[in-house]
Amino acid sequence: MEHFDLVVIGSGSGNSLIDERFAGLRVAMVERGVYGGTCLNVGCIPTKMFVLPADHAIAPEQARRLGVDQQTTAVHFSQIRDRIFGRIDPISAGGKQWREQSENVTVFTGTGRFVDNHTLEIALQGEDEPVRISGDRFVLAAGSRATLLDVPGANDPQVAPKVHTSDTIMRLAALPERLVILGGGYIASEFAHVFSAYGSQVTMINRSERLLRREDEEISERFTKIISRRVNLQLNQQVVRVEPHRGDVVVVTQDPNGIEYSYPADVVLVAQGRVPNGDGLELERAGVETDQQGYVVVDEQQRTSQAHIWALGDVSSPYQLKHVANHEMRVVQVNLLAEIAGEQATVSSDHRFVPHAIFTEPQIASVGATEQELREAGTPCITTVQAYGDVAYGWAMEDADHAVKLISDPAAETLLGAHIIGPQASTLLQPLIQAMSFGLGVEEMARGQYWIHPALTEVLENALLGLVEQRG
Ligand SMILES: Cc1cc2nc3c(=O)[nH]c(=O)nc-3n(C[C@H](O)[C@H](O)[C@H](O)COP(=O)(O)OP(=O)(O)OC[C@H]3O[C@@H](n4cnc5c(N)ncnc54)[C@H](O)[C@@H]3O)c2cc1C
Ligand SMILES: NC(=O)c1ccc[n+]([C@@H]2O[C@H](COP(=O)([O-])OP(=O)(O)OC[C@H]3O[C@@H](n4cnc5c(N)ncnc54)[C@H](O)[C@@H]3O)[C@@H](O)[C@H]2O)c1
Repeated sequence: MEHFDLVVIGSGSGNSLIDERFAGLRVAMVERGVYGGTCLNVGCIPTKMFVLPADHAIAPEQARRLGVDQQTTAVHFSQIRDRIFGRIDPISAGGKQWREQSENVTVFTGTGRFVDNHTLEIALQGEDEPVRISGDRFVLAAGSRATLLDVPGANDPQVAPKVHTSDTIMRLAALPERLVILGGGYIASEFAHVFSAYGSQVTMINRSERLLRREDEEISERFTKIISRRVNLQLNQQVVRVEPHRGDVVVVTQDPNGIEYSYPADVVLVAQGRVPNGDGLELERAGVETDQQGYVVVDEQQRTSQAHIWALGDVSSPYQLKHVANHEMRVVQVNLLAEIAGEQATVSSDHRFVPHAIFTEPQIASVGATEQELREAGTPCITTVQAYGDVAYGWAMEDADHAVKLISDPAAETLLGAHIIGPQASTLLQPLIQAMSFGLGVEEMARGQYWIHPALTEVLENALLGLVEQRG
């Protein structure tokens, strides 16, 4: 049995872990799917490359408000798709090739599962017999996978090929005429924008009364209203079955009164969350604990219940975000190197202010607590909602929909949460993340620097001043 100093399972953020500092060690990289993981191949990167053309496609609607008539005459779906994957696929293939050529790393293409806490069995692709390897240390970076549709009819051979997840929807042969999206979270919201902008008739089916329910209510309510202008939005409906019908799929739903509705589709996108991949690793045989939702349990230093096994990213992190996976990867990297050098692991992950952005239209970005979370926890707070339309750049935009919501303690000393819906939300949020991360006070941030006039960032300045004015 081949022995390694380090075995890494998963080539997403796990691949970035192995840098030149590991050159003196024998490392195994085990990957069953496309090299480079979710973000590169089927996640953040291609989705955002689909979003930007969508933003351009709907630009005429926004221009019309400003007195400019322009027209989107065509969206070339297959060209966009081929351009995106023509760029991404070679990066993945090149990354794998580069790893395979490295002297100290052996790439195993196959599915790994534990035999015991130092032994991994790998079902190699294209081989009848699995191999076993042993390791002194392991890093679990096995990510998460899309939840599949689990209703009657989903496995019908006429239906199944038309039901997609985010893994496959971006590689469709042609733009669907009618797309039904199941779910109301990140993926549903981003693809609703993309496909409706490209010209598909999009129906979104959500089981509750608001989309993006984990966002602050102010944001979630605004988004639900705004997107309903562009898609056929069906709220408070649960999918009960899917059926074939003359070459199409019909999604059948039920409302809380038991009334059934039917939505015909060429393509169905299931976007109902992602589950961690720990279950496929037979972690119980290695003595690695998981929680009730299946996430690998880690301590602050990313160590699992087995001292020599570490975990990072979606397999252990309910945030399910790439910047979190990368942050945790750097923590594991430093701690591993310290231990290998005979020193103590000392670095902890910092999950105090984890931001996220949803690249739908309008963009949404958020960091810290929502108002509901604070109220439920009984934490006193004050809030302010600053409309884009009330600052000079917002006048130029003739903006009516978008806003920044800030939350602080009652004395307006510290920001507790920041939530933005509107153009450039993901960029506008960054100074607020910085303020929270480095403990910059609300008034100090508002008054202690110049704000470029009349830039859109004045919406942040005014929001901060809104808190200062209200302080008790
Ligand atoms: C459509 C979509 C859009 C997204 N957009 C964003 C975004 O804009 N911003 C953001 O921050 N995040 C985004 N995310 C989330 C982000 O992609 C993930 O949080 C991140 O990629 C997780 O990285 P990871 O290294 O933990 O796992 P992954 O990148 O998923 O890597 C895990 C790897 O492990 C492999 N693996 C699993 N089990 C085994 C096994 N038993 N044996 C061998 N190999 C195995 C898998 O094949 C996979 O390649 C998006 C996700 C999706 C699906
Ligand atoms: N921009 C980004 O950062 C980005 C983009 C895409 C995905 N992601 C990551 O990927 C993860 C997965 O995305 P997602 O949109 O699939 O998950 P999500 O958790 O954001 O949303 C899941 C949606 O499915 C619904 N749902 C869940 N189970 C259901 C059921 N049984 N019946 C009906 N509805 C159900 C939920 O109510 C919710 O609306 C996200 O949580 C996020 O962390 C991030």
